[in-house]
Amino acid sequence: MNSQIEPEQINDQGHLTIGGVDSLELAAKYQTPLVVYDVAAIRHQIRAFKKVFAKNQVAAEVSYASKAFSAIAIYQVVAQEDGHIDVVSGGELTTAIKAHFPMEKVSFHGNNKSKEELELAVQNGVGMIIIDNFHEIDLLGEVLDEQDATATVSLRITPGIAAHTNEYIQTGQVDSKFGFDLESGQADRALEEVLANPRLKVVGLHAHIGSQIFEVVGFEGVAKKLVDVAEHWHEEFGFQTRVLNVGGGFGIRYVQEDQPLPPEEFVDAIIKAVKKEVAKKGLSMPAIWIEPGRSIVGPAGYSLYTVGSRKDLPGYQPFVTVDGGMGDNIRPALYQAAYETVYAKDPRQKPEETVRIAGKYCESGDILARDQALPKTKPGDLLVMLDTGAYGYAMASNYNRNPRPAVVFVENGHAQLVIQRESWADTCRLDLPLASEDK
Ligand SMILES: Cc1ncc(COP(=O)(O)O)c(C=O)c1O
Ligand SMILES: N[C@@H](CCCC[NH3+])C(=O)O
Repeated sequence: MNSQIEPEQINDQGHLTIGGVDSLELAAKYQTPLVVYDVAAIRHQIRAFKKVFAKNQVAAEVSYASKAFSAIAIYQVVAQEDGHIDVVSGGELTTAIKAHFPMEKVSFHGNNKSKEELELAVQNGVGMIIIDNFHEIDLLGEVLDEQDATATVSLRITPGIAAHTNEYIQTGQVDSKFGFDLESGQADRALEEVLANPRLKVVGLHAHIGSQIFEVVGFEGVAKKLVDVAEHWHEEFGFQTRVLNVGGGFGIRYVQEDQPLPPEEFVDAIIKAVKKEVAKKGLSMPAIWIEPGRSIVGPAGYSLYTVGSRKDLPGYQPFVTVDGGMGDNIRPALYQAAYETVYAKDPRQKPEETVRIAGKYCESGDILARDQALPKTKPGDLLVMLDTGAYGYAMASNYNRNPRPAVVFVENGHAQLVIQRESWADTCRLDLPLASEDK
């Protein structure tokens, strides 16, 4: 059986269960393709992060990076767990507002926030705006003048650390599009500009080196770099860094070969690195904020697909085609991301063949997974792809005018629809026909 499945996830009928609910029942009730989250796993990970900070007696916040999966229901869960969130667009912020998420616990990110987005953030009293660039300093200044308001801000710096991960998901290297560069003096200039505006209450520093990272060394490096900057800003500008935000990026296991550290160990290493550097420099200890996305929702998510057609060609791995694909999970096509799949009716059944799981989109690259060892499936069988909770539904599209799937939260044996399935009609709901020519 797939080693990511716990024995207690198999019920008396031998079926895969998620959060205590039979996956076949979920598919029958909500149809496929379907995204299912085990809410207990989400809560468990947020609590585990918080516990590491508590154990180390450090002031901290766990800010869920909601680009990994944004929905009213996930913001409600994070609020119940007393967590923070980060948002990166007016859409994510609006979703959080609709969830009645406490706005003082929201950080607003983005490398090109529009004036309208900044207005929305200021009007709603967003707790932290993470300033990314000089244009934003001016734009936010304008918005604050117009609204006669102030904002708590941090500055995002580019730490010059290239994380060991896919280059498309690196963000901390020197030529990253995000944040203020250190070496050229941009970051110092940004701090001076921010300090000169009494409407901007600057409290800290932010850096994020990338995503799906397996080693602590990059995080230790970023912790050291941020404390170096804090020391320099203290000496040069008398600025006291109160919040040191090291971003997210803790890697998860998608396939057997992935061997990440438990997410909490990354955090433990970060705390130790910050403490050591702060003590060495005689600075006062800042609060440490982290922004994990993938590690909170990734392993909690499952994609349910129904098998349809298949194609066999001698000498090639067969294609088993499912009713979803790159429209509900672009990651395999975009990053060659790998996943594991199980046969829901009997995850313990011995594999009989190794197949490619193809999606239904008109793209040769729409292969959800390769080298999947499975029993011989037939049309109508249910396959469940594991660990799809991060950047799956969040990056979903209507390509080929396929509707996006429904999303269900499952907890304590109870399932609840949290995002409705789109219909075919929904895929053209924003279209307007050409004005009649014979008017
Ligand atoms: C600024 C920032 N914070 C947090 C995250 C979350 O990263 P992850 O989902 O890998 O934890 C990202 C995404 O890479 C990010 O850009
Ligand atoms: N979307 C990426 C992660 C990038 C996160 C944004 N900074 C992924 O699926 O791995």
